Amino acid sequence: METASIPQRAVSGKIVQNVLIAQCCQKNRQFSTQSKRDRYAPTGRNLLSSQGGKLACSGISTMQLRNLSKFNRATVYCNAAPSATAPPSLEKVDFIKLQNGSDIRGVAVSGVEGEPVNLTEPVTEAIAAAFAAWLLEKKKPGASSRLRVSIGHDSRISAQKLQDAVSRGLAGAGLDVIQYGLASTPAMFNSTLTESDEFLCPVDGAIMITASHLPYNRNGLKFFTNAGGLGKPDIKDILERAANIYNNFTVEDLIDAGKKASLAVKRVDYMTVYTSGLVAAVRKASGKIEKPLNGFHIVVDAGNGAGGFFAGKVLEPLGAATSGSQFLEPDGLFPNHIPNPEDKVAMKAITQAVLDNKADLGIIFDTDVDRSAAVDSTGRELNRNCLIALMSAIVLEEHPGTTIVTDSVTSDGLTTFIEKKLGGKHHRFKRGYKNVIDEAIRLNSVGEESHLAIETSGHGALKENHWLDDGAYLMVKLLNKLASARASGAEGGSKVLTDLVEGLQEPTVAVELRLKIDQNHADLKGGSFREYGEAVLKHLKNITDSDPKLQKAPVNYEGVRVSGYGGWFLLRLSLHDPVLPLNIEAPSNDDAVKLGLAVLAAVNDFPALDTSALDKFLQV
Ligand SMILES: O=P(O)(O)OC[C@H]1O[C@H](O)[C@H](O)[C@@H](O)[C@@H]1O
Repeated sequence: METASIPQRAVSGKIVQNVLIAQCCQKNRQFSTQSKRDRYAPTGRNLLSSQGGKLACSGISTMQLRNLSKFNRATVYCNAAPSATAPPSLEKVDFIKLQNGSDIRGVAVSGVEGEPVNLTEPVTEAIAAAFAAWLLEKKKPGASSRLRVSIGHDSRISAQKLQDAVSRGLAGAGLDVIQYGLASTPAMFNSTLTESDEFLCPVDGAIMITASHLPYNRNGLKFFTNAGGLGKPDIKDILERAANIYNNFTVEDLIDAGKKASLAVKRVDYMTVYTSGLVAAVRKASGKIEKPLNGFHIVVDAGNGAGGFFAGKVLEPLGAATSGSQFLEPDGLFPNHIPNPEDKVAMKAITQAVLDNKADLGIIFDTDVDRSAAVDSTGRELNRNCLIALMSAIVLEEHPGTTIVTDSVTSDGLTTFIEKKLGGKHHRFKRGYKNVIDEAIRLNSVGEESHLAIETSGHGALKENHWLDDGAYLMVKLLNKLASARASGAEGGSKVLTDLVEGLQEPTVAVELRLKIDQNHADLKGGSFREYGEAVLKHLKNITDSDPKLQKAPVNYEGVRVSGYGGWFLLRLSLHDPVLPLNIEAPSNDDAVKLGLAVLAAVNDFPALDTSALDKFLQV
């Protein structure tokens, strides 16, 4: 296949450079079989073209990484390129195991005991090549045109080497590659929709390299086209193709891909386009005021993920003061807290920042900015059910009566709030942001109007924003409220937001306990953990059906959801893990314990289920 540079359309200074991509083969490769050795053997010399003084991290211990991080964080983040020393394993790889719902996730950095690297550079390159093949089939470009794909990444230390591998996989398949560098997941989807020759948009496909809030040694891939994020069947298809490609890699292919990548890759500062869209949205909502957030003090906590841009590129141009914002600088070792708005430590950190700085509002993102939460000026956390209530209030003002689609672990109090106070309809569906978004799209297609799909995890998507799952856009909707309140002369910091959730009943006790299924236990009798989990749920259903103190939820889409003792519980199968997550909400600890005991009575009959988390909860 011919190598070609980027098509000759209007190309401006926004394209940073033609990036020299590291070629993929390297010496010291490990060969598992003679035939593999034959295919790869000629790589006696190091074919890696360097990206200039990179720091090789792979193979060094966690402790060393920590120390490096302490003394030279920026260097570790910016330059970490384990590819220079890591011998990528060409052992047999179970590609299907890399599927995590509609994402791909794996271990990309060595050093954690019991977690061998399975998202190596060759594996990643094969996956990117498989995505290219999938995309070529979908888009069927004419003979004279080439597809182009954008690549972004979060702050993980393996980002650079995986970006290089993805670039080679795409370029080797004859696609044009546009690297955005540090980016957010929603920005990547957005790049499939943006119309701009200057920024080489729209792209035909986009890839985000991220493992969301998972530990530093993990990484993963998310894929988008202008139709949205790829779903589970597409990911399975891509992984099957990737396994094939990987098994047939030849050294010539790899060298060729490296050469093509050095010609077919451009860099573009796309985050500027994306953030200016967010800024424009707030200005529009305020009635075209240039700095509608003048006088507001808003602190951001990016948890050292990719969301630091929100302070300098969104809030400040809108006039807000952002002093006291924290952990804005990317650091893939996440030394301060897990970037996750569901995490208690993370929420405590942003709450403290709001209080210490006497700020009007706090905003927190997960690593790749598809999830978010806020904190009001009194330190009240606007996350989980409360964030859904707030977003529902905003959306229902704009679209009275609309249906709000949420995940399954939302509270009964939220239903009452949406339906009785706001006059909307609460459609409590399944866990999983893609499930929730797809359900809202489906409802609209069958004539039921829905404008918001949102999870307690902080994932949320609006119809007005192309059902793009975007934590930053959720926060923009809150900023719109502040800006328009200010424009109409209202004072009072974030009170306009807090007032919107007045009347939401929040439980005194809310816990999530994760009960693990031991997949090697004899009680599984050779069956899968899913089958075992289903059996547990069936048994629980039978027991609760015959308990007069418990009432089955009238509408429920997953697991067993039951009300009783003034509260409720839901036991369901995890989307991805051999785990049965148990959510309990109740007005008191005693009531929560009664609900927990009802579950324990049923699950005790299943020895492969580790109930220690529940036992512990019941003892306190
Ligand atoms: O089913 P669980 O193990 O609780 O995981 C559920 C979560 O999985 C992933 O992280 C998805 O991105 C989330 O949308 C979902 O809520």
